[in-house]
Amino acid sequence: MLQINELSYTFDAEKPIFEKISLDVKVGEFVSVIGASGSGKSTLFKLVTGLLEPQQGVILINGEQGAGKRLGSVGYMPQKDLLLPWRTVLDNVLLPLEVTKENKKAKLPEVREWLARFGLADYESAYPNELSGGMRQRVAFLRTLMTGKNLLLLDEPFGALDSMTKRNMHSWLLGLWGDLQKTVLFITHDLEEALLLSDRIYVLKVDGIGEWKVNLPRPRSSELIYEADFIRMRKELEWLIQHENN
Ligand SMILES: Nc1ncnc2c1ncn2[C@@H]1O[C@H](COP(=O)(O)OP(=O)(O)OP(=O)(O)O)[C@@H](O)[C@H]1O
Repeated sequence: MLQINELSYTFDAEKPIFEKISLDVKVGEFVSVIGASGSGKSTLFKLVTGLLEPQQGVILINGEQGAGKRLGSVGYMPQKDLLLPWRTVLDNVLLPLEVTKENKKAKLPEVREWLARFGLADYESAYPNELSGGMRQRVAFLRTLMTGKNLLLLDEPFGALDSMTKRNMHSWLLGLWGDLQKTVLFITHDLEEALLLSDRIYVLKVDGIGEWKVNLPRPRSSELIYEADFIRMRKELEWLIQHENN
């Protein structure tokens, strides 16, 4: 679904952000990108979404190239939920349908079904300032889903949540994952989160990109983090990142 070949980008000729990196995301995969602060994760997302053009290399989404094509091909969710405070939960979720001038009324039953599955059925008339952090992120996620795009780019969506809420969000997302039928590229600093949620992890480094396969069967439970295999994988990944960054 997403293929990046030998992509290079620099803001400053002396210090390239990345040089000739390649990665791919297959239909239905959950793939994470982790890397130190400043390693270029957000720049990579801007390139994939079409906000920036590659200086070298190719980005293909469903085999198509070109920033215009990419802009319309992905659903993007930033770390900050960016909910519109003057709109109710329902009206925030319906926003993508308004932008594309779809028939909102016809979609309402489906949207309400999703609201229920996101634990938001009783909150459709609430305003964002009446919601907890976890609920706000679920609304923002649902809004991203309502773009109807099959490829979702999630930029540290749980990064601002406290650890308990974050854990609840992991359980919730793992429970939902099989039914979503989406493809996800996910940015995170959190190794545990990347291992728990992903099929594969890419590690962005100064001199390139490394790939890590997460051999954990699905469906997964958030309790996996206490298992010996998981702890061992986490240690290995941590070592890899620290070693590569030195
Ligand atoms: N518009 C810009 N002009 C010049 N330099 C930029 C610009 N945007 C980002 N950079 C630089 O490019 C590098 C990569 O930035 P980027 O935001 O992609 O990293 P990141 O991995 O997402 O970091 P973080 O995890 O802290 O958000 C940084 O050194 C940053 O200062």
